[in-house]
Amino acid sequence: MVKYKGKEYTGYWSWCAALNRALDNGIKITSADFFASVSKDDLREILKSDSDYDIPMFEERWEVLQEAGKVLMKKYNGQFSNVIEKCEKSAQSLLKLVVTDFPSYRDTAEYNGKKVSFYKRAQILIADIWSCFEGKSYGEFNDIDTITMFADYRIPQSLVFFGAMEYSEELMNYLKKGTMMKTGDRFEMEIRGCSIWATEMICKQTRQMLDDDDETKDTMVNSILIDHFLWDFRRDNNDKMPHIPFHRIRCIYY
Ligand SMILES: Nc1nc2c(c(CN[C@H]3C=C[C@H](O)[C@@H]3O)cn2[C@@H]2O[C@H](COP(=O)(O)O)[C@@H](O)[C@H]2O)c(=O)[nH]1
Repeated sequence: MVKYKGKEYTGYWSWCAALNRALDNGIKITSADFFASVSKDDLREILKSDSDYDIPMFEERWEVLQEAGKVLMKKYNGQFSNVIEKCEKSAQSLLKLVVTDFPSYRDTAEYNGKKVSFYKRAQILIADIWSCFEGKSYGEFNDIDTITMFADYRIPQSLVFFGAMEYSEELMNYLKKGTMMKTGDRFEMEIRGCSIWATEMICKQTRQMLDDDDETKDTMVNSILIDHFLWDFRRDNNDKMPHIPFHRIRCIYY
């Protein structure tokens, strides 16, 4: 938990609050030349929690932040905008470039002998650029609808809540035990893969419903918008989902 400007933040929002707190204090946390060589002690101070519970996976965060900073300094003159510009408004090119140049984004595992890539962080990165720039300037991509939902442990809860996805009895019992999973575990990959497919089907159905009505046919919908809705819904309605467990995992890919 992080307190910032009189408010308390948890989960993802505590990360944002810590970064805003650092920027307010004149720390260049968003500049590659700073985070390429930030010391562990400085980063620990920047991400300091205001509760008894420290940020999980601190060492790994420090490593991937430094790694990203070093790549930006070496190949992109320290500016992520140069990575975006190189992709000429193609979300798919940006996705490929990010996973090629920044190793911590290579969210890949093997399922039944086949390589499967989810690229959650790379896809949410592109989606956030698109959303923050409202599809303009750096946020303009000709193929933004090819980005799939960001497969992590929160959206599946919403998908199960709405009945778009159902867990088998075996999986439900496993999740209820709260067992810690590892990257590439069969259940983890199945939940992530089915979440992508369920969201694609919701998107298709929503598109159809919007198209059927003259008043809504020009409304935009894609998997990013559906993901955002489901993620916000889960945060706002957590108290309605105690019966829906989520898969527990600690990894750098979410
Ligand atoms: N699938 C998906 N996962 C998302 C987001 C967001 C927030 N994004 C939006 C918010 C405003 C802007 O519109 C951003 O786009 C965070 N996360 C993930 O959740 C995890 C933390 O969870 P908890 O501990 O419960 O807060 C962590 O892995 C984090 O990466 C999303 O939208 N979709």
